[in-house]
Amino acid sequence: MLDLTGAALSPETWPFGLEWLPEDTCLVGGAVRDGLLKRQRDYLDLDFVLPEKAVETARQIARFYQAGFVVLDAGRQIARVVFEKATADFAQQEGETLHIDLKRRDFTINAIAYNPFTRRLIDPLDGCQDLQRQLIRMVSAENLADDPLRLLRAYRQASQLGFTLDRETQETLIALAPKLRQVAAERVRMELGYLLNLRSGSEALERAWKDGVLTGWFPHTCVERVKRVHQVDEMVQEFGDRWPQLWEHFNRPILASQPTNGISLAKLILFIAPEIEKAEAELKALKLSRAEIRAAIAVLQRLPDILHPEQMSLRDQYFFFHAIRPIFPTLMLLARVKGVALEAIAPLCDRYLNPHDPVVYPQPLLTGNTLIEALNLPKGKLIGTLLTEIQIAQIEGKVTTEAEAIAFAQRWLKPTKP
Ligand SMILES: Nc1ccn([C@@H]2O[C@H](COP(=O)(O)OP(=O)(O)OP(=O)(O)O)[C@@H](O)[C@H]2O)c(=O)n1
Repeated sequence: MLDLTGAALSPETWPFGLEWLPEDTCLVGGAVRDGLLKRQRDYLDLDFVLPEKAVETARQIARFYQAGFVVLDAGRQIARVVFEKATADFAQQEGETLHIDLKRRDFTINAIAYNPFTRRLIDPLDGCQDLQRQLIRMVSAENLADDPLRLLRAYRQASQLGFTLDRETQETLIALAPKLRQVAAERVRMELGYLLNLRSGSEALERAWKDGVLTGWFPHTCVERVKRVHQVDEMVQEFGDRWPQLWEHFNRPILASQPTNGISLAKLILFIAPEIEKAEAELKALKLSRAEIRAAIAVLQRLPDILHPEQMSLRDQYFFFHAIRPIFPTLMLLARVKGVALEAIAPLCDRYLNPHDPVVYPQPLLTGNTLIEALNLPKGKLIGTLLTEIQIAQIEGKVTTEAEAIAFAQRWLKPTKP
């Protein structure tokens, strides 16, 4: 049974006092939905609808509580107040009444309002019933067509909440599918990012692709590749069971400040074209950061190397790790998805996880300057080549001290001397 005891529905948990809100202000959207479902969220995300003075109210609250303040949309009168542990958006009601506002939203479960003064729900679209039935039901086909990002939101919220798509809604999603291509790339990328990062998101991604919602953005993948997305999760589990330290590596962002991690990158690769040029164009169209595109392309380029790990010499492994260390977890996952045996990859994983492994984390025996001085060499590219050759000799156990390294360099240079 639904009740009003969820955290977001208790004004006592809000970061400001109720007296700041004009009467008739209502909480709406995800906070009401999650409050009714008693979903715990680390960060409170509150959306309020006000009949008037939305921006003014937000400004006053921000000033009093010394919180961050930004006008998100001056025309539609929407402002945001950012507290330490919560964000509150204040929006002018769309249309003459709250009912009209609610009827312009995406899904019935997101179209429930809560009046904190009367402590009552306003639910003209029977969202509570759908919450109980665990159904994602559209408010109307027109609303989905008005903002086609909602198509992708349907799959994401179904996956996040463990809900089912209502049949008529799914038919509408299929009918409107091509419209997702018209949505701004930044919005699609953000929503797609949620799905790629969600543990339960693989099934929804597969469903969305089969329903045609993602085909506009990823026209070159195929059903066989998309079907493998959920295998990535299985492989994460398999690797994690054997090497518990790998969990952290899989979940670590590929680049600081970017949400893409080893797992979501592996899933993304299964959606983009296998050909480098086409893949790059797709990722650019989605406006991924340059660093993310570089990482994805490096995975595509290096994947063939890892398909026969038993054929990699120490020298190959050195160059391999040198080039791909940050994307190694993704390559491992995709190698397994492509059928490479776990035992064949195991030696590479052991190396990767050993911080003292000389192949993955080489510790040079000497610097370029030492080499220049000892052998009286000119600065230039040759020094880099020599350092690499010394490094490989060290990995192969041929040199273990600085003196041996210098002697090795001397021998290496000899055949090239007249
Ligand atoms: N494209 C969108 C985005 C949002 N909304 C409405 O605005 C509310 C708040 O949006 P947002 O905070 O983006 O999403 P939530 O539903 O709150 O949930 P989540 O944080 O999981 O995205 C939604 O519940 C929904 O009523 C909508 O109708 N169409």
